[in-house]
Amino acid sequence: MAYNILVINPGSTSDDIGYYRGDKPVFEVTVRYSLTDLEPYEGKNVTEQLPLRRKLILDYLLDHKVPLKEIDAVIGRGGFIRAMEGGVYAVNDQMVSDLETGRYGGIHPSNLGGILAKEIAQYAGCPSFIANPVVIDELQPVARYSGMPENPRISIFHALSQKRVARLIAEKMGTHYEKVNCIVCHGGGGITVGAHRQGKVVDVNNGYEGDGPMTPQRSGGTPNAGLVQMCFSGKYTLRDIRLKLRGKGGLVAYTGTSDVKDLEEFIRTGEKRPGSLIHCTREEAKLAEDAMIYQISKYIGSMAVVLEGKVDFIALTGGLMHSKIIPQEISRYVGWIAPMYVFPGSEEKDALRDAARRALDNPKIVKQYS
Ligand SMILES: Nc1ncnc2c1ncn2[C@@H]1O[C@H](COP(=O)(O)OP(=O)(O)O)[C@@H](O)[C@H]1O
Ligand SMILES: CCCC(=O)OP(=O)(O)O
Repeated sequence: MAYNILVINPGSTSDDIGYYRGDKPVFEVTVRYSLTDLEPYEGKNVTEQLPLRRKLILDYLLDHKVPLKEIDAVIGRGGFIRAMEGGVYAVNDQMVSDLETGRYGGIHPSNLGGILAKEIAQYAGCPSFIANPVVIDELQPVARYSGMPENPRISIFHALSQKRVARLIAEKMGTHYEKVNCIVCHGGGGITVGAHRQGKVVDVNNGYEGDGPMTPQRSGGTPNAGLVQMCFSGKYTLRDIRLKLRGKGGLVAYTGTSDVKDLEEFIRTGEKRPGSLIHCTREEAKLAEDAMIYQISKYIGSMAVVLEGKVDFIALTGGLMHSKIIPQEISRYVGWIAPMYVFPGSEEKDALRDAARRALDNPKIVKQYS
């Protein structure tokens, strides 16, 4: 059956939204937010951003003359809720409360996906869902060890994107996601690299405030001793340190910007566009980007070890893979491990739309959150 489905995918630096009548997209947009747009929300609960992100969606629906009452389902990207297995979940009050309070350790914009889906579905009088939220946990036992029992490694990653892309490639290869071993890197505001063994993500970095490569706006893993010293130096508040981990760490700390397109234009031409936030030289900008690529590649290499060298393919996805430099350079480092496929941007909207269709077709697959 042809359903009318609204898809809401909030990211740390963008909102991806789409409305579909059957297979036909009525609109599909990615709205990017600059550092300046998001500055007023720094260090605050992500729910402060609800009015900004809600207005964007309602304006698009209005501009495209979509009557709310025709919507059959609203589906959002799921954020920080209790760690769970993959699948489609109905958004209920318990989930909204967990997303709003960040009780499960995170106040990432993806939390807004479920909250906005429920709100808009209530106006429309239809069901709301989330699918494959960032907290899916399929880590193998050895991957949980950090060396500090009180501080285990945990699974927080671009589950929806990584699984979608891996599934698409496996199908193109004439096989199934559940039958392949692969490494998937999603590069956006956060960067995660997962080892997928026959349909399970058995190891992955925690791309929120955990470990892994530095990103356009996150530090990734840092040297322990230096970080502990900074924390107890009296120079920084808890908020300052958290902002260094997420929001103001990584490329933006070295160069002044997390806009990699802008940064690459500067590296290429030596010219800063009017209003650019870049505060470094061209050489420093290039070295910082090279370092991020080097760290991503090292992480991909380590996941090949997790899979004991049995890697059917490597996949790169996310906004960063639009770059003319990043996928090419990663391929230079790790292309020898396995064939590499690049899916620039996000497959997440399609993944969400298809999940909502499956849920409407077969309500039995919809899981209940508690
Ligand atoms: N054409 C491009 N070239 C290089 N980097 C790009 C390009 N387009 C987007 N990016 C970068 O991708 C990152 C955002 O990726 P995205 O997946 O949209 O992030 P998120 O979903 O985390 O908000 C930003 O650093 C942005 O500058
Ligand atoms: C790793 C959690 C999800 C995440 O970081 O998403 P963004 O890259 O969109 O911030």
